Amino acid sequence: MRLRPFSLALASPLRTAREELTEREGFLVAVGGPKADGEAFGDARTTGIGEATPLPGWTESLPACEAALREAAAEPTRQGAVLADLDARETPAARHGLALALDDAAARDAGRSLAAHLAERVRRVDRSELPEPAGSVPVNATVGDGAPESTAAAAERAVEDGYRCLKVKAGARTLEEDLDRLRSVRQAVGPAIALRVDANGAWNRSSARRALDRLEPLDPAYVEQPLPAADLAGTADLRAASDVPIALDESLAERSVEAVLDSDAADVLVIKPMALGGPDRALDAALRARENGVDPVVTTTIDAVVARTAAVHVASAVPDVLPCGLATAELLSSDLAADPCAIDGGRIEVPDGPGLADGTFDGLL
Ligand SMILES: O=C(O)CCC(=O)c1ccccc1C(=O)O
Ligand SMILES: [Mg+2]
Repeated sequence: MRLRPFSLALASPLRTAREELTEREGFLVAVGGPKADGEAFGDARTTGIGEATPLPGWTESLPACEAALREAAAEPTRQGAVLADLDARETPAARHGLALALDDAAARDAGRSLAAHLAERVRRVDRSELPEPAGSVPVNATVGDGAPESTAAAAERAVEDGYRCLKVKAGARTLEEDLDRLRSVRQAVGPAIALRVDANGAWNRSSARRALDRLEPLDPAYVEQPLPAADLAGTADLRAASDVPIALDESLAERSVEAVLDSDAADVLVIKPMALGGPDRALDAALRARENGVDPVVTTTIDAVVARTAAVHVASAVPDVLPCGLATAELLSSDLAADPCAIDGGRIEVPDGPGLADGTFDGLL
């Protein structure tokens, strides 16, 4: 197993109610196959590439991720056993990095795409009904916080580019200001475009109630994380009191998938493979949500190309998935490699070669 640290700047800061995201740092992970000097770097026959890009609030810190990966890398072989030692709740990004590398290698070994490999494992273990992965997945455009004019302009550009679903950040301003922004967006794009609003946990029980009442005339497809991550009871009450659908995101980093589903607080679960500890765990969570009548939406954590491509594979394995938050490549100012997933007409293409993208990332480390 080998590691390569990386750091990528965002093209422009992504402002949310929580923070201003300006750069993404993480590690590429390689397992198996021959190194340049001929020595094997793991026990897999085929090379596999993964990525661990932590984001505090959803995952462990960068130092905690690095420590977990370096400990795993100190064991030269038997990476499957090492994977079991990486705790998906303590160090989800580190586990994501190694789990993805191992599944990329296994999928390439079997001559099928990562999506087909993940789906096949689900079928084998417990769900025989899962159909073949889709060849493309609908996506939403991600629009950060900004003034009403710039928010509406970004929304309009996205619609011109073919997006039919927009996700707009809110909660960083007063409710009146956010309503101004979102009204401008609705007016700019018309009634046929799905509009999601992500508050990133900014409101409290009474301000969230007011926000949902005032947002309802703008016909939002859902409001994401209206209340702090741990307040599942408050969110369940809010959901019962409003016709606006509710999505939960940060709550899944704070509580288990079962606890969130049991709380009846969500119409939609936002499935971030990096936060859930790997593509395998993300697909499992998405299918469990579906079984419970909750719609999964798969998104990145603004990752580099390797993890982003993995999230596209996960989404494609979810039958008839809603638009997903996977169109985040353009938020980065540069990337580690060319993007294998073209976006056209509001859909992202799923690479159909073996593994993640037929070995196109092998040269990266
Ligand atoms: O869902 C999307 O459109 C993209 C992903 C996204 O918004 C996001 C990216 C990084 C960190 C947090 C979030 C979020 O959904 O809150
Ligand atoms: Mg969110």
